[in-house]
Amino acid sequence: MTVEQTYSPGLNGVIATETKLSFLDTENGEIVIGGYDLIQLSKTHGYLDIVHLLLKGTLPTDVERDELAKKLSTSYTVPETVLNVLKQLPKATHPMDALRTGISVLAGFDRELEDRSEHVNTARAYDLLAKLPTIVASSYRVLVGDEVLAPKSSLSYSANFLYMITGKEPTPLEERVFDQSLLLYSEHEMPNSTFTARVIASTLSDMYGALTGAVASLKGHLHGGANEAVMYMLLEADTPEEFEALLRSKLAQKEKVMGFGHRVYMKKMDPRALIMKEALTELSEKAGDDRLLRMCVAGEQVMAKEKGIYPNLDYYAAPVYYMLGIPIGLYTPIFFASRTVGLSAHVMEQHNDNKLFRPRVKYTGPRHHSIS
Ligand SMILES: CC(=O)SCCNC(=O)CCNC(=O)[C@H](O)C(C)(C)COP(=O)(O)OP(=O)(O)OC[C@H]1O[C@@H](n2cnc3c(N)ncnc32)[C@H](O)[C@@H]1OP(=O)(O)O
Ligand SMILES: O=C([O-])CC(=O)C(=O)O
Repeated sequence: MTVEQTYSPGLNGVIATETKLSFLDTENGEIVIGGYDLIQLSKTHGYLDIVHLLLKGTLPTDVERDELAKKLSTSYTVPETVLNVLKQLPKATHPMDALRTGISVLAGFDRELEDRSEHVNTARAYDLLAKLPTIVASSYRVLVGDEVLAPKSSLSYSANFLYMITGKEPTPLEERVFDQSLLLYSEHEMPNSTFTARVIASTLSDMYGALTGAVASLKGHLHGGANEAVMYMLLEADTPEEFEALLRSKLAQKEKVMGFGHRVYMKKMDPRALIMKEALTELSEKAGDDRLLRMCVAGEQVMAKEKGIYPNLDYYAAPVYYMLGIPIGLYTPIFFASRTVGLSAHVMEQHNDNKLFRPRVKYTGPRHHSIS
């Protein structure tokens, strides 16, 4: 086969690697993670269970879950240098760029930086999982001039994450919904950011480098940045009717509507979006305010009718985060913090069985110019 015969724009449908971590089985509507369906797990298990599943290969026992929670909570605190560097950043810095910087700074504190063994990489992944929520919450607080809050190890992983962001200990419902969002964002086969991380890791570069590349990838609006874009779009309208009109005008101008469509699900609803829609319904009932929910449903109906395109996870995660009182600039950093487990697992898998990524091109430039 020639290089040209194998060309698929955007690598659409191309198998990039073998993995034991996850697979989107769109025919059967399953997101397979370590042999389980993520959607089923989202109804019975929590984020730390997925962390154990991805990094240890099994769902944890109660004892193992407690040990994991304890292990993470003892590493929440980040080196003072990280906070000092974040304080030097221009105030207009996007929290995703602050996060990228924070991860880079952490690399300098890793005394085993050149060690790619599974044992050291696993310990590194746990350390990153412990520290990223602190970097995400602190960077935002530093940028807007608020006091940085010390982590509370008495709270669960997710409750502490939310507390460090909002400054208020979450209710059981808020904690459960936030934890569920982290679980849904934790791992998703081979999106652009995971591919980016694996490409970087395939040069035998380290986990921090692979992750900072993945932050840049995830920031884009066609990928993780869509959750922030969805919220800004929702805030442009006040009623379902206004939101419907807004989406119709975007479609008329051939604009992409954020939070809709997906390379793999294509013309089907992302099953994770449904779980967040249910969470939004619960939060709306509790708050006695279903305006955002009604707007989202109206938007979903317009897009189905006009384009046959359905919501992805970002569409319903955005209003859920809004109702949890999370600043919009943190939606994508939170997505990244939860995806850290999936990304780390992919980096380890790449390091353990490596083949350098080096594709070819379909050349469309000039040839045979003569040098006079
Ligand atoms: C967690 C995540 O990262 S999920 C993805 C989050 N991203 C977004 O929500 C951004 C909005 N969505 C999109 O831009 C796209 O659906 C993507 C980037 C996610 C997938 O794109 P691709 O697989 O490359 O499909 P592509 O962009 O070519 O779209 C195919 C067709 O559907 C249309 N389409 C796809 N998504 C949308 C959308 N959100 N709004 C309007 N039309 C859309 C395209 O215009 C195109 O129509 P055409 O064939 O008539 O030209
Ligand atoms: O799979 C993708 O391309 C994007 C996505 O939904 C994710 O990363 O969660």
